[in-house]
Amino acid sequence: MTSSLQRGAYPNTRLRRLRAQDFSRRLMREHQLTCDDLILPLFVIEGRDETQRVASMPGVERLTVDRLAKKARELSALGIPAVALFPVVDPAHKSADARAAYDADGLAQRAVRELKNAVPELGVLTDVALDPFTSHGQDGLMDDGGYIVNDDTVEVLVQQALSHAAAGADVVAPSDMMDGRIGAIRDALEREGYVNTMIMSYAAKYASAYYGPFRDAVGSAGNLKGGSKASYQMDPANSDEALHECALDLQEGADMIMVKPGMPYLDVVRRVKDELRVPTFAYQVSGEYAMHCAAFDNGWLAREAVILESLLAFKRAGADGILTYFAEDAARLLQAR
Ligand SMILES: NCc1[nH]cc(CCC(=O)O)c1CC(=O)O
Ligand SMILES: [Mg+2]
Repeated sequence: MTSSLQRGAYPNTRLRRLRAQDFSRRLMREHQLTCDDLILPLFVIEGRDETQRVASMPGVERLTVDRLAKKARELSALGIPAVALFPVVDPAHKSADARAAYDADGLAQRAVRELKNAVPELGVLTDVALDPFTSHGQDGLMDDGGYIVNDDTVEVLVQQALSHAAAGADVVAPSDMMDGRIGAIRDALEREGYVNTMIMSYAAKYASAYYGPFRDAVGSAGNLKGGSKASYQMDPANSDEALHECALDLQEGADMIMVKPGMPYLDVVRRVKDELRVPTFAYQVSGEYAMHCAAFDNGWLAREAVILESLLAFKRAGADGILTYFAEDAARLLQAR
């Protein structure tokens, strides 16, 4: 057989032939974005019957626990498989030892129970990290010198993950970047009988400036006071290291791995998928959401088309799914097609 390359190019090969009609464009399409790819991050607040806006994330709302059931039914009807929960913790419940993180009756734990009770088939992921619970806004415990200590933090993360599993979380998602926490959490889950609780590891999580609006949304920006997370989150200059991180977390028992942020790190998603061939997720983070919205609101970018194009890029890079604040918009657009 003669390949098109051997036969030479134009005019034998006209790539535009395949693009001339909609039917052939559809047949040639290599990647598809579907509702099955979407995970919606949800912010929960204390109180009753209340919804709050997030200034730096237009369209994103923080909900009280009693409003989650209705939300869950809407998301499920839209075909969204899962949500990722983030509690906005009252400053009075923050402490140096982050003990509120594993309170069986904490906000996250109550939110999980409410969601699983309302719509059992909607998957619930929880964030395992201490930043909403520490008085300083760092993801772990701090020593006198301001260093985030690894092993003591891991012990608290294990308690937190167990409390989420006990509340009914389907997936615990450690986003803290301590070394060894996946293995410790996996051992504890096995020991306590939560053998089917999944772990999605934020394995390649970068010390990124794109998390700013999220820190506003959960109210940790003020505590952090410009403090850096560079002693545990990855250096944006590295990608070999991302493979090392992901390989370790898989060895320790992660079921799925995540790369975060998303669009600026699609090269990392591709490398991880190519080299490790495991379920790989990416997080289109708050800063990516905010900058898209700013352009939409100024009329500089076409909202609907750009939302779908931005998410399709993740599929092309090899992601199996995407955590995105656009999940509901995208699901509506995909359903309407
Ligand atoms: N453990 C904290 C956490 N979990 C998810 C995000 C960011 C999500 C986003 O920006 O959308 C962060 C912020 C951080 O690491 O400072
Ligand atoms: Mg690691």
